Amino acid sequence: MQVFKFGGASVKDADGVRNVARIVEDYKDQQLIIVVSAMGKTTNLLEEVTKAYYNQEPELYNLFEKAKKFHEQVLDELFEDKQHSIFDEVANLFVEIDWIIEEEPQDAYDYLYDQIVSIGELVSSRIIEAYLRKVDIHSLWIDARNYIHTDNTFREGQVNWEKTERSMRSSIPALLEKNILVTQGFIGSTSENFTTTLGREGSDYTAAIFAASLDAELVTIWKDVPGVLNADPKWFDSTELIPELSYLDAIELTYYGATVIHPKTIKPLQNKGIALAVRSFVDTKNNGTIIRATNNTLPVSSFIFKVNQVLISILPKDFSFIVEDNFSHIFDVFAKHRLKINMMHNSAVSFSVSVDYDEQNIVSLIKELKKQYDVEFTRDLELVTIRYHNPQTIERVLINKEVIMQLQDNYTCQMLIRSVGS
Ligand SMILES: Nc1ncnc2c1ncn2[C@@H]1O[C@H](COP(=O)(O)OP(=O)(O)O)[C@@H](O)[C@H]1O
Ligand SMILES: N[C@@H](CC(=O)OP(=O)(O)O)C(=O)O
Repeated sequence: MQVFKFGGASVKDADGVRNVARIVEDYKDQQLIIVVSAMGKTTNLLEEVTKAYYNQEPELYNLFEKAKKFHEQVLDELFEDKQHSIFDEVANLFVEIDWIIEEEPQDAYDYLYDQIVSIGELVSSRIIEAYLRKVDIHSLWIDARNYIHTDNTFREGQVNWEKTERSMRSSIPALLEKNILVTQGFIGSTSENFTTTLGREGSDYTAAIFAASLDAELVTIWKDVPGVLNADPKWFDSTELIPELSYLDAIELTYYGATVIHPKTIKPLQNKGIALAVRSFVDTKNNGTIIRATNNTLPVSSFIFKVNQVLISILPKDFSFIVEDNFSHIFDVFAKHRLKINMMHNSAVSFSVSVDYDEQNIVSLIKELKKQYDVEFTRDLELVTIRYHNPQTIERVLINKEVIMQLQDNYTCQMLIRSVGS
């Protein structure tokens, strides 16, 4: 059995859905689970809908209309028969948002977020499955929420692996005998059947959960890039494809922020010895990258850039040393404000971290920290991580930049930098 994952970029419009069907056509007689994300930028749009609803902003209805129109247009292009049941199925899913937004918000933001944003994956999976059936591929839509069981941490559901594996193993193998299964990435449900999401970009992780629970032979993530490259082509001109990658290097690259794969994806696959292929949905003849158990190290230095970084320096008010008690308190405060630390460094009298800029969370974090510490912060920084660095690669990223903070071991060099003169 294999698992395919198609992300938002691969199904950003009707042509994307047709392309998915073309790819799947070659595998239609095999056992296959297809995990899909919301189409294009739908998740961002539904996030805006949630915010507008929560803050009772007037744009709410325009934003929601935009999401519906986008999907209606895709449906129109894909299905000539306007009586096809998919039109009603999609409309009914959006009605679930209607029901939420017709009342004033009473529930917590994170809970509402999951109930609204998850509709993106529910809609896309319905459309894709219906289209596969239309082109004579035996497929069946399944609801990932019946299989992926999480705790009640809305927006970052923690998977109950035992329960999830039990649910999947009890019914999915029989379904796979006759059909290709299409399901949603990114979503799960609590023991009370409330929808949760697994964290942004979590559909890769969903693919790994299905694969690990069902002992798949291979997971393939179909992307708009030829595979894993030694840098994000959005930031780097001359990138190189990495044909083979060890689980460890893949974990390290994604941990430091290589957004090509969600960081939680690799470990469950490594535990079961399942290989992960990253391939282009455009150039389907090429093998892309294969991530598996190998002793080979990365053939080239790899670069990971994170822009919009904020350096937060925390100093005890009495200039005493930062001790373990302070650390546990500081980490708790970061976790509470949902800020993930990208880099950290401590000295005798201060503790400094770099986090992604998120105005709302940072303001509330600093307010809380200031009760106990002096806090300084600097914005507009970039974080660059080089895996398998050497003096030339470090020099290359430092052109017109100055280093604010640097950490280095034999394999990895992390530098928080800013443009000279800024
Ligand atoms: N090392 C890397 N190799 C390849 N792509 C990368 C790398 N780091 C970041 N990316 C980015 O990941 C993008 C693909 O991931 P993503 O946009 O999340 O796709 P999807 O939403 O379809 O899953 C690429 O377009 C590329 O800009
Ligand atoms: N749609 C969700 C989940 C996801 O993984 O999407 P993508 O595969 O397009 O990165 C998100 O955008 O966060």
